[in-house]
Amino acid sequence: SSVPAVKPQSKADLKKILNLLNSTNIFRQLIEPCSTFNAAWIRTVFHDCGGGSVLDNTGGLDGSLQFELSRTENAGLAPTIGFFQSLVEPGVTLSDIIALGGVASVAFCGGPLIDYHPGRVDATVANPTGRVPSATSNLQFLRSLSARLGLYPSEQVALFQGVHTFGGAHAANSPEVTNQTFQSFDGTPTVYEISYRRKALTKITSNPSLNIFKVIKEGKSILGTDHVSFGDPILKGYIDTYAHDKDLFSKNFVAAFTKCINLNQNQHLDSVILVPPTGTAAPHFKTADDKVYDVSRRGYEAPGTQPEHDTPCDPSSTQSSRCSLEHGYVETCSEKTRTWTKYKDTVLEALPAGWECHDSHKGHYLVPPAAPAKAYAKYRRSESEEEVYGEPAAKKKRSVDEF
Ligand code: HEM
Repeated sequence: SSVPAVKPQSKADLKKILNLLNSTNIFRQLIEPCSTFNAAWIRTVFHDCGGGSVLDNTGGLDGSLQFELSRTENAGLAPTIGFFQSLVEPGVTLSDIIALGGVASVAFCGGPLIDYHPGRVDATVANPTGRVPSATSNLQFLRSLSARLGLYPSEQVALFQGVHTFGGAHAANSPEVTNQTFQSFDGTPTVYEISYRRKALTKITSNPSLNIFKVIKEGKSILGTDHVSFGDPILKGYIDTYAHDKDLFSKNFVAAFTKCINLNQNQHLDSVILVPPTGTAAPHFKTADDKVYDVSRRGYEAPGTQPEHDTPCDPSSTQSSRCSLEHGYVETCSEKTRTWTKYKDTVLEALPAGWECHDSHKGHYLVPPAAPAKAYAKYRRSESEEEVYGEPAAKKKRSVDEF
């Protein structure tokens, strides 16, 4: 029998996914109007796709970030992942949520619209280590990262430099970059672009420019990677150009961002169907080792939970984050010190009263107060596969073996 190596998952349910963008949905409310969440979610996209490579077809935008929260470079991303995990349900993968969070966050901050195709398959293990850059990565590292993501130099600059028009650095996440609680990269962390014209009327009277590139050109960036990029003649050329050509920047930014959100997923987009074992109404999936797991609740049942807050914690566990004993905090298992490190749960704080933090083998996830999301409630009550999968009758009977 041919069981797919990648865990089969439900066919992407576009309706459920787009429901996240409903103006009444908390998902959308967190990022419109543009807030600090937009930057955090855009960063989340990169820290997931950045572990992938088109050169060897490993990793990608695959939700593996949930197993990588203990890595130093991912400090501060646990609250976002915990929230996103609470939205996972049949037809809605973590990776599709991460990608949607990214494109929607860009759009709601005044950035360009980026095509979004659902259907990503979630990874069941972490991506290789050592692929996501730090602020002190050298040019050679940036080049190889760029090659892994399949970016041209023009796209590399648009993405690695230009994206920092959003957000900034936090001492809690990046002590090597800033000692401030929050330090914006370009002075306008929730704005896609700002022109010279608006910032300094006297200097430039035409050609709106992107603020972040001005910061880099003036040598004022807080990221070492911006300085080394500006020192490279080819990359400098793009930094200079984008500072005066927002249309070209936007075009290449969209191209690069698209490569990141689709990384190693193109062959799956909107093409993966979850097939329940014959005779069960409850959704299950079979893994490569032929175990059948129940997915009738959010998250998946599998071993791997770290039971205690004791030290040392196990950074290689599938549970790299957990709820803190202190309300409003989450902890990640630091790969360096092998201890639980506490972070303020900014997402939990922003959600309406009643949300709770729960632990699972895939890390902590945030649970809504009383009734879960509408689509999910319907799904739980359902006895029929028809309702669960929304598939025509003929398709319902197919088994895992056919794939
Ligand atoms: C050379 C590559 C890159 C380096 C060295 C880098 C480094 C950093 C660092 C050190 C931070 C501060 C994190 C914190 O302290 O909270 C940061 C923030 C951020 N990064 Fe990057 N980054 C790179 C590429 C990217 C890419 C490709 C994206 C998105 C596609 C991205 C999106 C962001 C965003 C939006 C923030 C702001 C987060 C916030 O304000 O919460 N970065 N980056």
